[in-house]
Amino acid sequence: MPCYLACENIEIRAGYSTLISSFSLKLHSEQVIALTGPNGCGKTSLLRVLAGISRPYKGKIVVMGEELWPENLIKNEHYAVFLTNIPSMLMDHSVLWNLEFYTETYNLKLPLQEYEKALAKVGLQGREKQSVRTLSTGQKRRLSLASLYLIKPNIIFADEPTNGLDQAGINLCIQIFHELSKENKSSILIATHDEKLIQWCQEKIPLENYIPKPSILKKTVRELL
Ligand SMILES: Nc1ncnc2c1ncn2[C@@H]1O[C@H](COP(=O)(O)OP(=O)(O)OP(=O)(O)O)[C@@H](O)[C@H]1O
Repeated sequence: MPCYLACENIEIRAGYSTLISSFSLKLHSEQVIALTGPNGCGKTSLLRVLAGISRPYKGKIVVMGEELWPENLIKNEHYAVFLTNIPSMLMDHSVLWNLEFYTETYNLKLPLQEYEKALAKVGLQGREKQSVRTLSTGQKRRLSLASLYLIKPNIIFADEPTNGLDQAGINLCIQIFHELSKENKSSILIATHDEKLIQWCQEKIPLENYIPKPSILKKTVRELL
């Protein structure tokens, strides 16, 4: 199975403090991994770094065979989709408009039936003309999931993808991820607190293991003060 993403010795900082250190990973096609850990431990920060949105303080990231930093050399920048923890959409535009707009950023111009099919798969059939502002939280989440059916990326970075979804929505999310990993050979990296989703993943990486321990020097100074 091809390796879509490999990272070595990643260190991420927020201001002067180190969030994550010595993190390494190999993500192959069809592989589904959950990143877990308490609030604020750095799951979103790590996903953003691996997706090339922000830069690590240290370490090497190779995506689709190309190094991500210092210079992003990836020719096909449409290899990945990042599902943000709060779906970002243009609220006063319609469901269909948002979906078309998003896929066009991937240079995809698809026939109307493809959009309708994707919307039907996530339970939003008949809502093409509805303004996104009037969708519920879970429906907005479903709309962001519909884009995966159209873009079919190699890698999906999903930040808390089941937030706001009911049980049927959580099952749907798992079904979509399952279909994409099997049929499209997508690899999926998910930051989540959702036990059901974690159980479904093939592997779980607890990020607590990568939070640096306070150094002996700092501890001694603290004890002296
Ligand atoms: N741009 C930033 N500047 C300074 N600190 C930041 C920045 N982004 C994140 N942080 C800090 O980094 C830490 C990790 O945040 P992050 O969002 O990665 O955590 P998380 O594990 O995804 O949390 P949650 O489970 O609550 O979603 C937090 O303490 C946060 O305040």
